[in-house]
Amino acid sequence: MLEILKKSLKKAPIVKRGKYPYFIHPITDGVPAIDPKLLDEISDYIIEYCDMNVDRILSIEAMGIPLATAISLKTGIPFSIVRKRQYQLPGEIKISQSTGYSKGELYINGVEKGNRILLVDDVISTGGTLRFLVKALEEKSVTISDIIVIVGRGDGVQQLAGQGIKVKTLVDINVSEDGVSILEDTGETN
Ligand SMILES: O=P(O)(O)OC[C@H]1O[C@H](OP(=O)(O)OP(=O)(O)O)[C@H](O)[C@@H]1O
Ligand SMILES: Nc1nc2[nH]cnc2c(=O)[nH]1
Repeated sequence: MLEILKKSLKKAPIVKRGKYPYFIHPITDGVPAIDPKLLDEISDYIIEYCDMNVDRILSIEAMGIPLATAISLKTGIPFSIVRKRQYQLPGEIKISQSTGYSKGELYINGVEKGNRILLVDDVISTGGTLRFLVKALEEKSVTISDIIVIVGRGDGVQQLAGQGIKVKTLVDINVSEDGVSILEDTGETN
């Protein structure tokens, strides 16, 4: 299961961003090209294993966009993107984003109080991005049916579980300067 994803992750090159070993993969970077068969495999899996009884798919710029697009096309469910750009629309929510290698702001638009959403992202590492996002959505009384992330690395999933936030991953990996290895059967949905 998820053989195209696992095979491609094992080939992912590593670059250093400061001290952080950063893997590069089509799903997390759009580099090299995204094979439609990979996107097909991933979106089929998500649709089968997640609660799709939702009003909206919500994902995060940039690399949540192809995932949300693929799921939306297969299900007919509309999607919104949490952007790195401010729009100053009424009700816009600003949150901080902090990853292992960057800091910035994210802006939530396009979800309403009482909406039921599926939250999708490409990778979780420290869990910082999802922690702030989930808190902001809960404060807005948005119901999250599932949080699904393609690749889990680091202890982000465990950190969030300790705070009562359940994140499902398709594949969990270990990243070192030498490359990516797959941690078999540790993903929440595996
Ligand atoms: O668990 P964390 O440590 O918070 O890291 C995860 C975040 O890192 C990536 O975002 P990035 O800002 O690199 O966005 P991109 O999609 O534009 O590459 C990814 O899309 C997650 O949102
Ligand atoms: N592509 C990519 N995105 C990330 N987001 C958090 N960590 C990583 C990483 O190692 N690679």
